[in-house]
Amino acid sequence: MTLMEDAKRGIITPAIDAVAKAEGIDPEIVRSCVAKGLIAIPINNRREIRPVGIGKYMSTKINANVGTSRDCIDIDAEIEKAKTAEAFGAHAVMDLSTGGNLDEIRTRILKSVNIPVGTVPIYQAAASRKVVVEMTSDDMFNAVRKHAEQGVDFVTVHAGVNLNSLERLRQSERIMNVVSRGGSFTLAWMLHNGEDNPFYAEYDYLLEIAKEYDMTLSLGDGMRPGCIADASDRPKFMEFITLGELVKRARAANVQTFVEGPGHVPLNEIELSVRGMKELCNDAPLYLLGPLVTDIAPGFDHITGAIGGAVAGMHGTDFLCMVTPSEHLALPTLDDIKEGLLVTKVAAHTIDLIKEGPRERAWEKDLAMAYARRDLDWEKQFELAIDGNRARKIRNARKTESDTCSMCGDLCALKIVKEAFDGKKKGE
Ligand SMILES: C[C@H]1O[C@@H](n2cnc3c(N)ncnc32)[C@H](O)[C@@H]1O
Ligand SMILES: Cc1ncc(COP(=O)(O)O)c(N)n1
Ligand code: MET
Ligand code: SF4
Ligand SMILES: [Zn+2]
Repeated sequence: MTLMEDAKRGIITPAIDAVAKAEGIDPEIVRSCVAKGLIAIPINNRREIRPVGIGKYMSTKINANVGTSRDCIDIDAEIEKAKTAEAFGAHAVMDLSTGGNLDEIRTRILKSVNIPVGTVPIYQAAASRKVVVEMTSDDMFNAVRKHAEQGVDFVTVHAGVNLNSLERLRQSERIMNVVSRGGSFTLAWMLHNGEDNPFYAEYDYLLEIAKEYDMTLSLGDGMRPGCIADASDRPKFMEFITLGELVKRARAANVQTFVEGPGHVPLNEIELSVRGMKELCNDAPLYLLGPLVTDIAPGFDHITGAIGGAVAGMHGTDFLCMVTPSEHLALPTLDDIKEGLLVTKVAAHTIDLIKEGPRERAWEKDLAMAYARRDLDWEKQFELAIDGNRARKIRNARKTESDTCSMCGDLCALKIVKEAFDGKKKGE
């Protein structure tokens, strides 16, 4: 029996209960949202981890991507990244490895963290042949099954990259065409073999495997726009339409899903993207990479992604895939992962301040910081800060004699006004 099946039957499972406790909300609400597919709790039935709720009323979650590439194969380093990501507050880790012994890396990552682990099985299917287009449909499904057997909690499947979206892509004037790695494998395979994407054509089979292991499907955004000029076009919306249909079929089969979203999108088109996706995908939880709001800031794409993520949050984002400063440039280092994660945490918190569910708890944190700042209570400020160590280091880098900070010294506005009121102000 899958978690969704239990939820539909009215059962509050231990995972549902744990999520409700962690979020501070009524387990019955979580149960009902899981039953409708509005909240996903990705846990493979072979794995014991801390359950994480993604979706309606849930605090905004963050995923950290790790893994080798063909150019950089250092398994220990990737394990270290996964562990550090968890320690720094990631709620999920994706192993996106494409180089070295993929089974070994995956097994070790699954053992190293106590949070959901996601993978992209088509990366392994493609690696099993000399050229990508030579992989067979069996290779693809076998990879999914193997990952499921190993305990992977959620898999990205680019099932919306089908003949329909391919046709829209052909007719479009896209500059970057397909920038999704899994999407590109699928597209090349379809063109070479003259057939539809097996994950789309045999989606029911995919659902069977997912159901057996209670593995969540992350419906991949293979047609995501790779540059600002390509945002909001037909290939993208065609994919959303398909993904919405696939969400419905997964729900009917009691398989949990969430939907991945784009990509590179200018600020004023983010609302259209997010609302469109939520509408077309029946309010499935939304998992966003960025969106990155400009193309010209390599080195700062953790920031372009955080800006886009925050704006997307105003319209309903549930799960942020962190972007690192090395996006578009290189495989991230451990430091890149830390930096990307912290910046993504900032974006997630700005969303929580306005999201129904986590709002009250998020406000408590900001209120506490406001009081600590007013009272010039530096230790408290460091304690409340997203990265207290960084805050302390910056304060201490400039010498200050007083209890203020070196920005204004004695001319501290807070201090001057406090003394002017002489304790006779409401709220103190
Ligand atoms: C889809 C996103 O996944 C990230 N990505 C892809 N492969 C890896 C990897 N091995 N390690 C970390 N991040 C990766 C990139 O940031 C890309 O934009
Ligand atoms: C949020 C997110 N994370 C990972 C992937 C997989 O990457 P790709 O689509 O490039 O294979 C994705 N599509 N979206
Ligand atoms: C597959 S790596 C390239 C990803 C690209 N930066 C994007 O925006 O989606
Ligand atoms: S440019 Fe770099 S990040 Fe982008 S798809 Fe190619 S290898 Fe991947
Ligand atoms: Zn990009």
